[in-house]
Amino acid sequence: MTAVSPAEFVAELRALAPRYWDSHPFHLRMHAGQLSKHELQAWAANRWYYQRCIAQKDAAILSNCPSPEIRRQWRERIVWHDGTQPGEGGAENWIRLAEAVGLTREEVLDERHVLPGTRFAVDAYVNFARTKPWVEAIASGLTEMFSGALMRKRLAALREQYPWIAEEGFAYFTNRIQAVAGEGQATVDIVVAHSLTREQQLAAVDALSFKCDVLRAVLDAVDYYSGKGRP
Ligand SMILES: O=C(O)c1cc(C(=O)O)c2c(n1)C(=O)C(=O)c1cc(C(=O)O)[nH]c1-2
Repeated sequence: MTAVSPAEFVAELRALAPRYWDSHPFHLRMHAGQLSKHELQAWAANRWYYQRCIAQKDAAILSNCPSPEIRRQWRERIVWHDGTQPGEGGAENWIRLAEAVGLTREEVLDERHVLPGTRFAVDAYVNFARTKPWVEAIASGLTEMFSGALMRKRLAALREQYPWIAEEGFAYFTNRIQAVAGEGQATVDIVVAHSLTREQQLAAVDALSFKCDVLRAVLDAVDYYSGKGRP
């Protein structure tokens, strides 16, 4: 099989957009202002498990990647999530969001609200990065091609539909929207440059498809739980 052109390859990756979690029923209800406070709490507590595993996923990619250039670029992601000192970074800002929707830091950190489906899905993502070739693991993060638009929509919807959430809670999204603008294209460039055979291109498409399943599985779990009261 011959590799397709970079433009065709990127179009194949982008064609997975309908599988992205922006169209998941839970997100649609969120954007329409239909979620209860308890449902937003279940969402924030379960998304915490995703947020806290991302740095470990990225560290797994670093450990499998022999290229200093890529590692130099990729390690910034770990710094972004963990910060450079306690009390900083994306993970910390996620906890502030959870607090803004009425959870305590303690109940977020002890993960008492994390549902089995969330745990299985997110752990599968970390294991994918640990065990697959690093280019495929990086390709699985290409949902970032789609996440900027979703986060902008979500931020606007949360501010408008849930005015009781304090503005301090939104630092995660305001910072992340900026980060994703640059990282999204940089990630596409890495995947294109290092997927030279058709087999590698198809493996990258499969990796992105897998990741769409991971994200949807998290929301399926949260959605199934919805309406059952305080998480
Ligand atoms: O809010 C979102 O909808 C959303 C989606 C995604 C994504 O598509 O994977 C990420 C994030 N946020 C995010 O904040 C984030 O840090 C992040 C890292 C990654 C990744 O796979 O490495 N995805 C995402």
